[in-house]
Amino acid sequence: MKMKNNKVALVTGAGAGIGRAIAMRLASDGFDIVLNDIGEESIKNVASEIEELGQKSFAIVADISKRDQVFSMINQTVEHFGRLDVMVSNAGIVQVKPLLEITEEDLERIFRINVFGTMFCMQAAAEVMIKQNSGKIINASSTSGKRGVEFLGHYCATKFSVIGLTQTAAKELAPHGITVNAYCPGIVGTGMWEEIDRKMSEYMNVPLGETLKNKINGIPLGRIEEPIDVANYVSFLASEDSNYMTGQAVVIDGGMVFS
Ligand SMILES: NC(=O)C1=CN([C@@H]2O[C@H](COP(=O)(O)OP(=O)(O)OC[C@H]3O[C@@H](n4cnc5c(N)ncnc54)[C@H](O)[C@@H]3O)[C@@H](O)[C@H]2O)C=CC1
Ligand SMILES: CC(=O)C(C)=O
Repeated sequence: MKMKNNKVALVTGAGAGIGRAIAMRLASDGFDIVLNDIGEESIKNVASEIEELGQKSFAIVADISKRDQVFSMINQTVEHFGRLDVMVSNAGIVQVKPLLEITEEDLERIFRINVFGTMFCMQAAAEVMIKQNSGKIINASSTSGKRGVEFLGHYCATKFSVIGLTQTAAKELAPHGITVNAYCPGIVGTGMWEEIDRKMSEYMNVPLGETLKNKINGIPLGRIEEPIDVANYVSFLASEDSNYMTGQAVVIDGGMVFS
């Protein structure tokens, strides 16, 4: 039976895909949930589902690439719930492009969201958690943060960066009772992979679905990763069972990448 734990978790990019699954899983674990995304409708829907589970929810539209919006989001969270125990910096974007075609604007856009956004979320959450002398920060990296992937050069660079930020924050924030870890999914069946498959089919001149099918064929556990596979691991990171773990970036990918 689910037990309320009187703790509050904030999940960015919670309107779809992995973020939605994390929000639902943490609600099942007894957390009250702050849902963030750039569009209102998606997080309102997830908020209703969370209320059906008997947990409180609070939806905040904010663009994580904007520092002032992130700090305002954290202030609103503390005003609403009085605390912040778990910060899941999940929101991110991908772009498929060969290295030689990546423009300055492409680099700026992807780094603004995936790296600057993660940094702002960590900074704003840490300010609150330092006052509480406790907290858990959980960042989205990827198997693309562990090794390079063709046509995903700038995306990979952002996900390597997230691991660097995670390790540094783990060391700086440990004296304040705050742990900082990352999760590294593989090939997850979300809108992000629909986009990758579509773009790869254009660049490689292969039928739609072919890239994804080939990737799935290479997964030792023999199936695509579901958002809940990631959420189950984030549930552990958000729980007291992970209290002695910090600075880690663990791969959950069905056995493709060992690190
Ligand atoms: N799908 C996959 O195979 C993998 C995904 N990841 C990472 O997991 C995270 C979630 O990925 P998915 O759920 O697959 O993506 P998705 O594209 O399905 O969902 C991402 C969500 O983030 C939101 N978002 C985008 N930009 C935002 C911004 N500036 N501010 C706030 N919200 C924003 C979107 O509106 C969307 O609801 C990302 O960081 C991604 O890089 C990592 C490894 C594999
Ligand atoms: C989307 C992603 O993180 C990949 C392809 O590794």
